[in-house]
Amino acid sequence: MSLASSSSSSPFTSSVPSSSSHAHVLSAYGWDGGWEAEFAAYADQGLVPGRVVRVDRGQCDVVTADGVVRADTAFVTPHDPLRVICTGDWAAVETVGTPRYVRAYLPRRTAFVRSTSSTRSEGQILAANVDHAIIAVPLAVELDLGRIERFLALAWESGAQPLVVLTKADLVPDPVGLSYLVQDVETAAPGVQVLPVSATGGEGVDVLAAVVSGGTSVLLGTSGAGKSTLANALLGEEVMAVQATRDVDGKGRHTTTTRNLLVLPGGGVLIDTPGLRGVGLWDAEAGVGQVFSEIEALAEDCRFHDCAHLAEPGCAVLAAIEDGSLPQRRLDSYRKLLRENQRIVAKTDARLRSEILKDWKRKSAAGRAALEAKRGGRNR
Ligand SMILES: Nc1nc2c(ncn2[C@@H]2O[C@H](COP(=O)(O)OP(=O)(O)OP(=O)(O)O)[C@@H](O)[C@H]2O)c(=O)[nH]1
Ligand SMILES: [Zn+2]
Repeated sequence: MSLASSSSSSPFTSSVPSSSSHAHVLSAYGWDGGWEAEFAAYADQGLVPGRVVRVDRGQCDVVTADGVVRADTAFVTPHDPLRVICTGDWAAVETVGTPRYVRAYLPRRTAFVRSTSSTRSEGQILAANVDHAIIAVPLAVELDLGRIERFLALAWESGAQPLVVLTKADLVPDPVGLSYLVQDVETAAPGVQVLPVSATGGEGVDVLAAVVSGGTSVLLGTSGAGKSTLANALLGEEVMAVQATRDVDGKGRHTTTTRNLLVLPGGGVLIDTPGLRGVGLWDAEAGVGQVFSEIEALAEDCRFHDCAHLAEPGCAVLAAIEDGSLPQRRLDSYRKLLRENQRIVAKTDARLRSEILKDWKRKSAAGRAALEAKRGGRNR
């Protein structure tokens, strides 16, 4: 693997003002001119920038130019779970105090959100500022295109660029057979690179390392898809192995020194937080639309604006199925994911409705009290 990390030794580094030393140290973590500009107001307040590498129990670890700082998250833990600080955020941290506080974090470029449970729908923020969502799909078992489409919807919804990695490619030694598998996945993933990789044989790992070197990545995929093995291949060491000792009673997790955000030797950052790997859909209608972009493009040509592509005359989607250019499976999968998403949104709305109702009851109770006070005043 060729390393690109020596590129920072420019002849200008010695003459730059000291404030830019932050940029120099933090660039490995993804700090760039855009973040620097957004941070200016916080710098004026004497705060320093840092990237959040993990969050737990009211505190977080933040990598700053001076190393990892343990900081209190009280100011960045609002009631809205989507606005709670998370791994990958760029934080504005105090330079003094015990504890030191994170005062704010920069607006997120992208965000991974999942639903917390099947019965009560509430978004939970999992990772911020992710550029590449690597979806690991094992070639050891039969391809499940519907599952790939679901991961893709989630990835698109986050704002990150998805990439499908077909893992364990060494298990498909026949190149023709492999190319058919790649083609199958490509039909389910318009606009997405599909890359066969073998962590054991090394094929494709260089290409993957080059892709992820330009930003922050996450690994998604079902259990056993080969994510840890892939992460190790990218890291070039057994960093993830410590996480293999699973914590059954929930007590041992914090004894490991594993961080959730790691700088890759070939450039780029890998975020690997518990819970992120096999996430479920959460209000990802736009993401679903992107996964099925060819269907949405066809629908533009349907005679009726609100065509449901069931039996309407002049339906361009049904015509494409008829002439074989659109697989029926794609349309079925599109419908299934839209339905699933609508159920989740409906549950969220129910929660919002009950919140609104509570608020309204409180207000009307206050209104009644005010009214009664007035009446009382008049009667007196
Ligand atoms: N033949 C082959 N086997 C692989 C490859 N990559 C991973 N495996 C095997 O696949 C199994 C699962 O790999 P892991 O990396 O643990 O999968 P994971 O996605 O991290 O699984 P979880 O931690 O449960 O989410 C292991 O037995 C690996 O040895 C590969 O490139 N080729
Ligand atoms: Zn139609």
